[in-house]
Formats: sequence, C-alpha cells, structure tokens
Amino acid sequence: MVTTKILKKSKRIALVAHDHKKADLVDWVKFNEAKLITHDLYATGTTGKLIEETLGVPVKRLLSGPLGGDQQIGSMIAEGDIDVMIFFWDPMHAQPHDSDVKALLRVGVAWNIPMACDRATADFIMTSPYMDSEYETIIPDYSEYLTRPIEDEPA
Ligand SMILES: O=C(CO)COP(=O)(O)O
Repeated sequence: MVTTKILKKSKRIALVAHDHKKADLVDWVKFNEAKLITHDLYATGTTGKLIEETLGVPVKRLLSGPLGGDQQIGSMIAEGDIDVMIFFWDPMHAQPHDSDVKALLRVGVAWNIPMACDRATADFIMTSPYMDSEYETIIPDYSEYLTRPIEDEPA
C-alpha cells in the first residue's frame, strides 16, 4: 500500500550553502524573494544569517553546518519537518564535514524530498505549480527493511 501525505500550500524550505556558494545562494534568494517569503524558511547557521539579512524576514536558524547543522536538517527531513531543500554544495572544495554533507543528501533522497543542488534545479523547483499549492507526496515504504530477518538474532 502506498502511503502519502499532503504538503501544505506553504512549504518548509531548508536553505544551505557552502562558503564558496553562499554568494550564489544569496543572489538566487534575492531573485526569488517574493515567492520565498510566503514559505517557512530554515537554514544552517551562517547561511541563515545571510538570508535573514538579505530578505529581512526571520529564518529558523540551526547550528552552522560543520557544527551539526547539516545533521539537524537531516533529522528534520527524517521526521517529516522539511518539505523542500535547496543545498548549494561546493563541488570544487573539500569540506571538513564531508560525511555530514553526504548524510544530508542521502537522507533527502531516502525521504523523497525535492532537492536542488544547483541554481537551475532550484529555479525549476521554485517555478513548479506545486510550490504554491498542496501536493500529495509519497512517503517511501521501509516496512520490508524494518521487518527484515536479522541473522544471529536471539530466539
Ligand atoms: O556547511 C554547510 C553545509 O554543509 C553550511 O553551513 P553554514 O550555513 O553554517 O555555513
């Protein structure tokens, strides 16, 4: 059986950018200001500060990415508390918290979250009619995984 849930008209959007991508994200945020301010915005610490300064609206700021912020957003995705993620990660510079970045991207896919990692995809997402209407999203079914037999399990 397919399980779905309705994403409300107003979405909970997580915004994240690595240092060399922050200017890009700020530029994109300015371009999309009118639409973005109709949604609830979340961000990792430093990205969130820049977005608040840019838009002049409150952003729910988590810890800075390398200090646990990526993991906090990942946890919110797993709990169903984030609807969309815009994550401009840096393909040209190694990150000290690479494992956290990878985990965040993985959990976004694991929970079927619309995710943009570059500006073009972010534009496609922002102009989707689903951004300002309700959307019935499929919650992936992990019941088989959760009920898998574990070898050497005590009888
Ligand atoms: O490192 C980040 C994402 O991996 C972003 O964190 P900041 O927004 O705190 O710079």
